[in-house]
Amino acid sequence: MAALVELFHFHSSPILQRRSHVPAAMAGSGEDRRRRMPHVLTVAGSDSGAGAGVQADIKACGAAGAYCSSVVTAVTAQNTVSVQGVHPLPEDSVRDQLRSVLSDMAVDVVKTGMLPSPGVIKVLCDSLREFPVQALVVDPVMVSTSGDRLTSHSTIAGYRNELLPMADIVTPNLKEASALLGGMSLVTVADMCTAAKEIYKFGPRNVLLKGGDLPDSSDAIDVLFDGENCHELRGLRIKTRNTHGTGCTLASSIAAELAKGSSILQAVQAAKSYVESALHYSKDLAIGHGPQGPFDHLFRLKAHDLNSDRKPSFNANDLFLYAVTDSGMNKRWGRSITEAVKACLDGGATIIQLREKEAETRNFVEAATMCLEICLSYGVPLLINDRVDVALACNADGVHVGQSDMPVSMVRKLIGPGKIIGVSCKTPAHAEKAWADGADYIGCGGVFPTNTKANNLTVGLDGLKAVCLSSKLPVVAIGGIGAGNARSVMETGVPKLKGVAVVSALFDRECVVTETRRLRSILLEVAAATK
Ligand SMILES: Cc1ncc(COP(=O)(O)OP(=O)(O)O)c(N)n1
Ligand SMILES: Cc1ncsc1CCOP(=O)(O)O
Repeated sequence: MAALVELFHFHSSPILQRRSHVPAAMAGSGEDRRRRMPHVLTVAGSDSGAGAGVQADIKACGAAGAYCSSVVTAVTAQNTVSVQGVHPLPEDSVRDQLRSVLSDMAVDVVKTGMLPSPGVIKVLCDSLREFPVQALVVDPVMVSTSGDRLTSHSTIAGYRNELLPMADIVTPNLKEASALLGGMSLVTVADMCTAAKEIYKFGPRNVLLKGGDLPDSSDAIDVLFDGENCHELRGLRIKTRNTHGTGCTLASSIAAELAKGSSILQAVQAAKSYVESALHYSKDLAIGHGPQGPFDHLFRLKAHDLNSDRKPSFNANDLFLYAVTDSGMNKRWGRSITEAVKACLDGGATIIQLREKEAETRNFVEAATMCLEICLSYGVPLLINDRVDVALACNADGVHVGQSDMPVSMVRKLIGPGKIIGVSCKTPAHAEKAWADGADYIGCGGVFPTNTKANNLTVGLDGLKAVCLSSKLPVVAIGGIGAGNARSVMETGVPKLKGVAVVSALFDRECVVTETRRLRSILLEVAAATK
């Protein structure tokens, strides 16, 4: 398993590597041109209340744009009050289901939930040895969030001795970590790091220890130990009773992100952000009469009516190296828009925005249509600055607007729920509104002084940090950024900061490919050093 999952090990950044080759969804032999979908197989228990277990896993993967097949290990009777019954399936049935899916359906990532006996753990490990997959995510379901114990001592031993050595990441909560470690008491973040290191010794390549139950903490603090560093990942603590299934959902979302090509850290951050948004969106949801309700995994599908939709397949990691065009600059260097776009894609740009302030509408639409074709062939999204009409006309992937452009809620009504909306923000208040209005990401700047945009207030690194720390959306930094200072921007290390957006550093230069490559390698260096 270890060799097979090398792609997902912590030091690599597969999504960025894949982007420059074939888009994941189109990968396949020359003969088979059918579209592939990232595929997660969940091996877990059924939850009759559908807040957790297999049902949660399928919804979480669907929300992330991944296909989710399922092997049911047990049928539980549970609702928002408690778990009333657990009925394990025979090991032969689990083995048959595993064989059916793994032998046929090109699974990328296996995610485990409730494994009711050591026998089922053994069946699973044998199946994974027979049908290897790219990554294994283990959510060691032992104690439900409501406190009910779901597993025996011999099963815990099965986790320790058989399954964890094959896992790429294991995601215990405090009680599960304590159970794995024979009752160790976990009270502080320092205890969590110690426990994560101990669990790492059982063999998983990464340990995400979830501190949601940590006493006396206003934030939700998780720690991620990768064998070298113990990263503290802070999130918002959402006040709600609707938290049933949070653990299953987080692990499935991590699995889906891995299946899409993210690194472990990227996958964990994207999954945490998704769960946080789902909890926030569902905080007043009324399902059931018990103390712990489910939340709405698919909130993004219906958010259009409620002004807070997100593009289901928008990947925040695309903001890594954001190229924003400028017709004046490209003209000066004798390049067309399409040549400029092709060059920055060759250099490894991960998202493109056409910001053509002087273009006549007809020329703009024609150029945008050609650029979209090119971007499609690289699997890179193309956005249009300000001009919703141009974005609609050429069916671009989205629109970027500023504070004095068309309001985000109106843009959303016009372009629909499936498109990306970026919005420029200089303050935490802007960031909060961008999220509430249904934007997908924030462009924050000017971080440094720039000649590209007149009369633009510079917010500095401190302003950028303030926006990132308050933002629920991913952020890209913009303004005066280039090879000389991109490192200082990304080394701020603020969690929501996903990349840099640049104009002159790429397009006011003689060779766009060279400059894009240079900037990309700096960004990759920082990403590797901060993992
Ligand atoms: C990624 C990104 N961030 C910010 C901006 C600035 O947009 P806006 O405030 O609309 O200003 P103009 O680009 O219209 O001058 C951007 N374009 N892209
Ligand atoms: C469009 C925009 N918005 C804020 S700063 C800026 C200009 C960025 O251009 P450059 O990367 O050349 O500084």
